[in-house]
Amino acid sequence: MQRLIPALRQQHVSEGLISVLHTLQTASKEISFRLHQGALAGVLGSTLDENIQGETQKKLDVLANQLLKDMLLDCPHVAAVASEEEDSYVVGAADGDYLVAFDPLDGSSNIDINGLVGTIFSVLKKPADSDAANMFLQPGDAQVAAGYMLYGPATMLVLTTGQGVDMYTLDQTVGEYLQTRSQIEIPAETSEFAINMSNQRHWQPAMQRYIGDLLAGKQGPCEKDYNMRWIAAMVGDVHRVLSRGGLFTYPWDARKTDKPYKLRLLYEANPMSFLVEQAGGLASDGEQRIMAIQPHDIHQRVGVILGSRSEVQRCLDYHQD
Ligand SMILES: O=P(O)(O)OC[C@H]1O[C@](O)(COP(=O)(O)O)[C@@H](O)[C@@H]1O
Ligand SMILES: [Mg+2]
Ligand SMILES: [Mg+2]
Repeated sequence: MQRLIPALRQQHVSEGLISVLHTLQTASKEISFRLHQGALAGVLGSTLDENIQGETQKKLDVLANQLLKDMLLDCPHVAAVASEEEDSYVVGAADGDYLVAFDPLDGSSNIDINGLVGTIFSVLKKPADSDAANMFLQPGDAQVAAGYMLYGPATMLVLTTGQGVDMYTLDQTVGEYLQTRSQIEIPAETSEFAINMSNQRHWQPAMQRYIGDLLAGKQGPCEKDYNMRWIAAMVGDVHRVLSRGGLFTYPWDARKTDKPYKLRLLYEANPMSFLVEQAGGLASDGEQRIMAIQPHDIHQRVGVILGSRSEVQRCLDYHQD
């Protein structure tokens, strides 16, 4: 089984980018170790603080954020980092070529129940002509690498550098990520979907109609029975979609007019969209490809519909009507 760094060299990934990815995987091993120690490491529970988005921070959100930030800012190739848990981006090496945006711990509500969580990351090139204020405001199409680490029963790294999607599993005995699946392809058809059904009454009519038709099963217009899954961690739901197909969505919600979406463009939607498109799937906000969106704020949120090509297209057709 191939190790991560030799696999990247074989794909002719630049040494600078390899160094950034190496730093990310090193930090993830430490996060994985702390998570697997659970209550023994004294890292469960909440802090008394809120992040910039008004969400209560878990101790592990803060710890994972600090680890990733410190290690990335130590890497000579990283010009700046932006994190879901930081108010604004943080500048690193003056000569660095790369920008890293990350969600240090995705699925925070699963931490205290020993459920699935992960780290999601997106790597961009530092624009040559950009002033410091808008470095990170690049569309997802500009990403040079993206992926996530999933801290499940096995710790996994799922990565794209724009040459397909490969999956690595952390071999705890030697502390190395080994390639366990390569060139992932999401099946175009599926009969599995993921959505937080408890919010149904707050969705837009198009999403109400679409999910209503899925629930109608064989007797409905889709003429098949569907299965539903919800892990409450995007990283876990997207991992299932990449592994065996499916549709994942976190749609518009009428309750908070100033914050109608939950997922973040830079830290969650863009990197997951890069992976999904590289694996032959679709990723849309309901109107356009997520990766075509020009961001205006680093903490911007967005609607997400992604996964198996035919099923995402079916959902988008409802939005066109
Ligand atoms: O609480 P809900 O509605 O199930 O939301 C779950 C969603 O929230 C998130 O956990 C948000 O991410 P964070 O845990 O990084 O804030 C997603 O991963 C997940 O899809
Ligand atoms: Mg998240
Ligand atoms: Mg998070």
